[in-house]
Parts: sequence; structure tokens; C-alpha cells
Amino acid sequence: MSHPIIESLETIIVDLPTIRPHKLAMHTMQNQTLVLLRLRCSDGVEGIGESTTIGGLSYGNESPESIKVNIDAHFAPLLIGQPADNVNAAMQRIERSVRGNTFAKSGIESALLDAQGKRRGLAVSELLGGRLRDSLPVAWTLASGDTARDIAEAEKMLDVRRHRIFKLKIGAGEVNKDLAHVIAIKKAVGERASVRVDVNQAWDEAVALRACRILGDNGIDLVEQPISRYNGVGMARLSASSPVPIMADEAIESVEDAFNLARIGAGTIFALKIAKTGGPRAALRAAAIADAAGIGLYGGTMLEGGIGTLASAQAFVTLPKMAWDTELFGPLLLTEDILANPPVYRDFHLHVPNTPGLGLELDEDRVAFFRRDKTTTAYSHS
Ligand SMILES: O=C(O)C[C@H]1C=CC(=O)O1
Ligand SMILES: [Mn+2]
Repeated sequence: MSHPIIESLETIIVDLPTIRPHKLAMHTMQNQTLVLLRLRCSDGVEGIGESTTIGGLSYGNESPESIKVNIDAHFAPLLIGQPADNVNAAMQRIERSVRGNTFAKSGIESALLDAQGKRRGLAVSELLGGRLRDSLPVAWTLASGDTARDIAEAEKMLDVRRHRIFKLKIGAGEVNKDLAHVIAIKKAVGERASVRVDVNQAWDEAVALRACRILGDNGIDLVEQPISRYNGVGMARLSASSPVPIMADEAIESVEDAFNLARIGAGTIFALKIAKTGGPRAALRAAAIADAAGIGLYGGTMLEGGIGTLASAQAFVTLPKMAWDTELFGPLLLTEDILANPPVYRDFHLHVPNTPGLGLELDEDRVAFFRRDKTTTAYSHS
């Protein structure tokens, strides 16, 4: 049997509007930028993938622009002419020649899996060994920067049964003010919701130690990456003393990081992100390490659009347990996406399609309109 061949790999930068500014410790997002990948194969199958980060270079080591240049110049030549139907072989070839660049690798692996699933008539979750469920609970991030607005947003999400887990972005402001903000929101939602905080590395260990005690006394369920991603030992000390579980997020930039952090006890929960480890399969390898170490799993996001979100979800539904659920809400932060069939959110869950590949179809008009190098000036609103 002859193998279909990878004929081309196109990267397109897409800028999408968001429903409101999204305030993180290191950056306030006014919109979101995706890198869309289109992998065309000789059997007529096209795989789509997404490589997305937050705030240019303010969050991770790759920006949308660097992802595009690196894929165009370095990844595409490695892949073109190679068999399209062997994800292991394609990723091994890349791994041999490309250090780091996990965001780019994640988009590529997603596109390869999407193509293979479409070719075989299987959802990506089935290619990954089979799904254990069809939907995932999804947290929402309250990050408007305003306490009253965040409370109103939380109430609305509870009312429409979309989210009952809230993550609060803190760390940009003065600590006591941030703590008051968190406590006010927890008081407002009470037992109706789980409230967690993400500090995005903004504190030092001494501040974190004090803050974690106060957060614990006020019913907060989880503290995410309170201190620098480089301070694994500090994370271990905090994990040992904090009444609230500590989650590692930015500290995990590879599967090997997950192992090293697990080894030193630098967190009782790990945020899995396909972009940080280099693809859906790499995220599952990090999950296996965490699970073996007794570390709880959380399905994280880089606020991807629908493609990256479902690439994550297709992997996460294969896991036996995700004790802390997921935050795969990226598409809901956008006012517009580039898909003909956006992901479905209902009853506090993201429902993961069981159709071939990632289960998504591009809306070509929207791609043409929202791509940075616009090829049309209008698109039809559906
Ligand atoms: O977790 C992060 O640090 C990044 C991201 C995930 C949700 C959100 O609001 O921001
Ligand atoms: Mn985080």
C-alpha cells in the first residue's frame, strides 16, 4: 500500500476579537491571535492545527510571528514529501531536528492527527486509544479587572449553566487588594462554585506563603503558579506548607519538566497544556508522569480558538481521571471564530465531537476576513 504524502504546510496568522479585555499578571489581552496550520496531503485530506500563545512573547518563548517563521522555514521542509499517515514518524523526524518550539510542534501534531483521523474515519480521541467520556467540565476565568463586573459575570455563567468553576487572575495588583477581590467573589458565589486563583508567577515565596494561608481560610480551592516558573524548590516548599493545593502551570514547559517537578514535589496539581509539552500526545505523556506521582490533573489552555481547544479536549477525554477538570473555554472568549461548527458548550461541559479528526470544519470566508494579510473585506455572519 502506498502512503499518502505531505504536500504542503501553510501557516496563517489570524487576529480575532475578544468579548472584553482579559487581564493577566503579565499582559492584558485586547484580542487573541492564532496561528492556523493547514497540512495538505496527496490523498486530498487536509489536516488543520492551531498554535496559539498569549500576549506575544509575554507568556511563553514563542510568539505567533516566530511560530509562523519557524514552521515555514524549519518545520515545513522537514515534513514535505514525508508519509502523511504516520504521526509517530513525522513527529520523530521533527524531534530530531528541532529543539523546544513546543507551541509550533503542538499545532503540527494536531494537524497530523486531524488528517489521520479524517483519513481513517476516526475521531482523534479514538486514534489516541479511545475516549472514556464525551464531555469535560469547563472553568471560566474572571479577569475583567473589576470585582463587581467579575461577580456579575460569574452570576450570569451560573444562571445559564455554563460554568461553576471560576479561575481568578491575580498578581498584577497589590497583594492585599487582590486578596480582597478574591474573597469578595468567593463570598458572592458561595458554595455554588469552586473558586481558584492564577497568580501567573507574580509573587515571591514569602508573599505566597502568607497569601495561601489567607486564601485557604476563605474557601479558595487552588492556587496556580504563585511564584516564578524557575523556582521549583520554592514551589515544593509552598506545596508542603500551603493549606490550598498548589498547581504548576508555566513551570511545565516540556514532558521532562513534568518529571522533574513531580520528582521534587513542586505542586500537587499539574496543568496539562498541549502547547507547553508539544502536542496532544506529549500532554498525555506528562499526564502519565503526574498520575504515577499521585499528582492531580487539570486540563489547561493557552486560550486557543476552537481548533486548539478541541485538539486538547480530544486528548483529555482519553484520561481516566482529571480531578480538577478543565479550563477549555478559549472559544468563548472570542466574539468570532473561524469555524463552520464551533465547539458546543452546554450544562457546564464542553461536548467533544466524535466525528472524524478533531471534528471541525473551517469557515473559509472567516479565515479570509480575519487573517492578518486579509484576502477579503467582508464575510457572512451566520
Ligand atoms: O493559565 C494561564 O496561565 C493562561 C490562561 C488560561 C486561562 C486564562 O484565563 O489564561
Ligand atoms: Mn495559568
